[in-house]
Amino acid sequence: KNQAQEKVNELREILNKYAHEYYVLDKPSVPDSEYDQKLQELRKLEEAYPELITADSPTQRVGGEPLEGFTKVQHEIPMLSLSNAFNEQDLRDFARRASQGTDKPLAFVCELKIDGLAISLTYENGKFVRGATRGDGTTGEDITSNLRTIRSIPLSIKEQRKIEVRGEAFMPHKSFLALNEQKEKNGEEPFANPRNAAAGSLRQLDPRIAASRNLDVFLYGVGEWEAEEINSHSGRLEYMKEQGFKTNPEWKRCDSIEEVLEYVEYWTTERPNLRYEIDGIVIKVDDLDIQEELGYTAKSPRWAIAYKFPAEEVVTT
Ligand SMILES: Cc1ccc2cc(C(N)=O)cc(O)c2n1
Repeated sequence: KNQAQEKVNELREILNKYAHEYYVLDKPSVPDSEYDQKLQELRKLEEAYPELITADSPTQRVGGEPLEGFTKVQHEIPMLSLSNAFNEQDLRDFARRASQGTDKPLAFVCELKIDGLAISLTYENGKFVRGATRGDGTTGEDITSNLRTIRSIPLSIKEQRKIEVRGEAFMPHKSFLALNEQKEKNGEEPFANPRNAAAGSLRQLDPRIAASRNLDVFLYGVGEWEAEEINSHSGRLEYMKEQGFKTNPEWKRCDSIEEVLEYVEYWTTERPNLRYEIDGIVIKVDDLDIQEELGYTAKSPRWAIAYKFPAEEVVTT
């Protein structure tokens, strides 16, 4: 039996490494067949020794019975929405206001604004214990069983202190087109856009449906966290990546608003080549102490802004 425990631990470690390479880094080091073969081996061992099964085993992604409903979740730290900018002048005004709010030198972080569903993931003792929707910012819904099915969300991390990370769940273009093709074939109403498709998939009570929708995530922030030794947004992005979370690789630290405008310019033309939907660029003051100095308006941070791309003219064929 101890031999089975050792083999199970060894298989889980290898499978978690393969899954991280494939789903998080997009750089598999082995063919799918190798992963499938090891996963089958682990399933057989867990079948023979059910007492060895743990919630964070790679075999436990798609849970049991469908839920009766979703329970409510209170966000200790509100999940705020961002105020919008629509043009260069709005961005220059944002940068000016921010520089007037501090006497420290300002740096920004630019990120692609993923067009999906905002989510919150909580880990305790290194285990994924709860996932929730943003909801109205203070009250969301517990969708843990659906989020467990997203392979790029790790079921365990190294950090043992309680940590809550936040990000966007989304449906890549390819999955969206395939899903709508399937819906049209079944004579069902197709989803209007990938954001609705992701939200609709995560609102399913049966995790097997969410599991079939090929959803993905990019994490971009930290909510509650027992440790607070990092004092920049860019440092947090690097920390999250190191913990095995999927962060969007296109983020960039900018030392001036000119650099921010160049980043916005670049992605305005580059956007159609992305394999997922973005609806803008998020710009944040990088230094957390300056974020603290700048504070919040009634509904959004003064240290962040969302530049929104002009709505694409709908080509009616
Ligand atoms: C504070 C905040 C709120 C919403 C956000 C939304 C996104 C996004 N949709 O990618 C990225 C961020 O860094 C965000 N940051």
